[in-house]
Amino acid sequence: MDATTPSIGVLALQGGYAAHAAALADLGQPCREVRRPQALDGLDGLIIPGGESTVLLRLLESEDFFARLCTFARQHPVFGTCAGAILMAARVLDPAQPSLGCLDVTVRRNAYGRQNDSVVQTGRTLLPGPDLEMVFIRAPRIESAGAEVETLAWRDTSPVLVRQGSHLAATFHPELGQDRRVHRLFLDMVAAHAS
Ligand SMILES: NC(=O)CC[C@H](N)C(=O)O
Repeated sequence: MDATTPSIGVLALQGGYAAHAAALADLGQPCREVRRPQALDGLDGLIIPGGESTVLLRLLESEDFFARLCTFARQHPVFGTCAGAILMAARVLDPAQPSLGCLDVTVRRNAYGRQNDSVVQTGRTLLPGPDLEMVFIRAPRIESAGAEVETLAWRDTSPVLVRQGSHLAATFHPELGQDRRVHRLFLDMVAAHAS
């Protein structure tokens, strides 16, 4: 790791953090597993993985972790997938629950229904290259997004990959596929934020 390698953290309290670490390793990017708020210090960016947002919220109750994460997210690039996207959203439905509020979207949890709990689907994207293959697992749906939010990929007509400034969120799991374009984008956002 040289002086120009950014310091990336992956919130490692619960859920799919190991797959994100592996996706970053594919890109030659090391990461720090974040299990306590002190581990946020010195990071240039953070990934919040999928899992179960209610469990994540409970685990964030200790040591003022939630408040420290809010402060970090206001000042640094953050990429959330699925439960991570729910945590980033300004508004959460079904049911309403606390969130970091760093992304101006409304998300509805588990919005695709039981038959469709998990599905792999290909969708249109503005990322350079072919359509994106997207793995959805009990995914939330982005019901509305503020004017500052840019949609970068869609499932049918719903936004599934969105960016607002240095915040990126996916309702699917790019870490579980082979395509590294979404993680590459996040690393580019971290580099742009640092410069
Ligand atoms: N794969 C996921 O992260 C699912 C998210 C989960 N349904 C939640 O509400 O937190």
